[in-house]
Amino acid sequence: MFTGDQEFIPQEECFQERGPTVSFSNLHYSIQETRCCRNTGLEKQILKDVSGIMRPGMNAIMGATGSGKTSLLDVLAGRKDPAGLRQGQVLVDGQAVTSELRLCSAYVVQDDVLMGTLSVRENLLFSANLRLNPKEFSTADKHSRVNAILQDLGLTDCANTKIGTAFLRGVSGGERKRCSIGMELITSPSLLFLDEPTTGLDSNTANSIISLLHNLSRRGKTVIFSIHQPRYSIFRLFDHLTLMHKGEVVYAGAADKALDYFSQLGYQIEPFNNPADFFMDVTSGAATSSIMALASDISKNPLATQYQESSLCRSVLKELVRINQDAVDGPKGQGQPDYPTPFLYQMRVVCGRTLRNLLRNPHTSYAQLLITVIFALLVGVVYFQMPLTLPEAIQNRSGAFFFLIINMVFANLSALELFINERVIFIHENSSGYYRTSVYFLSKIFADLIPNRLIPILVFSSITYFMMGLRAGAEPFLCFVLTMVQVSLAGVSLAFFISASVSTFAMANIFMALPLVFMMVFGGFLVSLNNMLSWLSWLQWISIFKYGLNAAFINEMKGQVFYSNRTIVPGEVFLDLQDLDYSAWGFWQNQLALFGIITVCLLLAYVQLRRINRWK
Ligand SMILES: Nc1ncnc2c1ncn2[C@@H]1O[C@H](COP(=O)(O)OP(=O)(O)OP(=O)(O)O)[C@@H](O)[C@H]1O
Repeated sequence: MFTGDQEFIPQEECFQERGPTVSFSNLHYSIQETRCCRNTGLEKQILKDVSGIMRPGMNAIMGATGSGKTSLLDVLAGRKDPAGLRQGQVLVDGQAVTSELRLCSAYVVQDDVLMGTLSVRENLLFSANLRLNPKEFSTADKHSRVNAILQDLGLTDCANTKIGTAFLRGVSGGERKRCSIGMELITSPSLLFLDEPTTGLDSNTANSIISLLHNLSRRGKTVIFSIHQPRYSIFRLFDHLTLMHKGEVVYAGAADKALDYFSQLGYQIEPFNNPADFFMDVTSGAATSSIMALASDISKNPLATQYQESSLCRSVLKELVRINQDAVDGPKGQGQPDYPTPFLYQMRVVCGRTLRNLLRNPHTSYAQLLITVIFALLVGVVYFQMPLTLPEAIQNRSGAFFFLIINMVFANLSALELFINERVIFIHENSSGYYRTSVYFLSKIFADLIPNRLIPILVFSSITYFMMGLRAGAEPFLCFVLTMVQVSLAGVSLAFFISASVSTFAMANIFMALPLVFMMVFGGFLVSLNNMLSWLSWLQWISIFKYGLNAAFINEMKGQVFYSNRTIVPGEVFLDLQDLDYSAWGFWQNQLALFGIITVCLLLAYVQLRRINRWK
């Protein structure tokens, strides 16, 4: 059997400063199984009685796919939903940590979460601006820290190259990954978590990433990462190895002693085989032991049982008892993170990035404006200088307004992508303490509303109003513009609400189409609201179309005169026929209702953004 103290002992002399020691004992983590979006009531255990100690240095978590590497990393980093933690605790330097650990450690996620339209330097500066306290770090300090990180990560040559998007070729995969790591190194964290930092990279790039982490660990940082099949040159840089199999630990100790441990269990590595591949063979059953019997009870994991009975495990547990006895409660957070930067400062930085992103990716804005102009000209030509003679005067105006209102609402479907496109980035940045949810929400709203919504509506209203020959005068024109703006904003805010509530564009389309169809049907144009089924009549009160049409009609008909065989017919006659209140309040109550819809939808969008599940 494996004997002796093979635990990894860090070489203190090569560390400049000591990172924290992460200890975890008896972790049991379960998730509720769901079927067809319903909780089945059954639980799936994904971590079973996992214990260990990770000290400053390179701490690798290895295992086959689905063995629980990422889950363990996430539990240690405080990123996994605490509701699933059935038992056990995680201590950092002997202090019980809450989810606040998320803010004082760094976590590099597997998928890069960088703004593709910004350069490497701009992304790093964004992180520096939001995560370094402006009272302690001047702008020059932040720039010099970014320069130092660019230098350290070997990113100087591509510092001004854009990260890249689906339409824009940017930096290479390795440079992206290094930039992701750099985003987290800005705060000089002493504890760094990385989820599979080498996945998707070629072996040389993977090597350079791990060498970089190794250098950081030699400067005193505690680096904890999950990794798949590392090559030997990578494996030999590990100080501590935790090998997982089906949610259990089958080895935790010094990486260079793992081979001895398994050889004492009767597993022999073939000459020239990579130890990391050999460990995978051992856990998967591809390698057989000459002395270990097959488990008679298949529910038992013989390797995990062996490990639990080993002196290695016993010494870890003994030390954990000592650490847990001295454990003290860590600082309790208020639930909300303490941001290093104030609200207005965050607004400035986040709005700046959103605006820059918009300017460098202007396709949506150009397309929106172009389509608006084409559509306005089309409507203007179709309803060019509408006559005042009856009956075509009323017929044309009814058709034109219906057409305009529908266009105002449906032309804004592009707003659906607002919170979907950057959902992953937002979750990562917000849960890492970059900025408040409200800052992100307001910056996105302003950056979308002004260039993509307000400017096109003003252009659209000006073209159509004068081409169609609607009621002359500054006041009716301004009221018409206001109506179009409010109708459009009501449609946009509904789209924002849906965009903040779902994670895919397809779902967003479905959820958007349904209320719009109902609102249109009950808008008063397609079905006479008086004859409607009474139990559905309440729908008219939330119809953007109804309020928009009413306001547009009142604005045009009130004070207008029509001609029928030399008879003068005032526009108010038609408003009376439709039972529309054309007093000043009658007009403004429609505007108020539209404003109410906008406010409620925006509030709901904000609430939904706050409710997005940040746990992994
Ligand atoms: N939130 C979750 N919901 C459902 N299942 C989950 C969740 N988190 C983890 N699991 C399950 O737990 C098991 C372990 O997952 P985990 O991602 O930790 O494995 P892994 O070793 O990191 O795998 P991989 O290398 O493929 O990423 C898997 O079977 C996974 O499906």
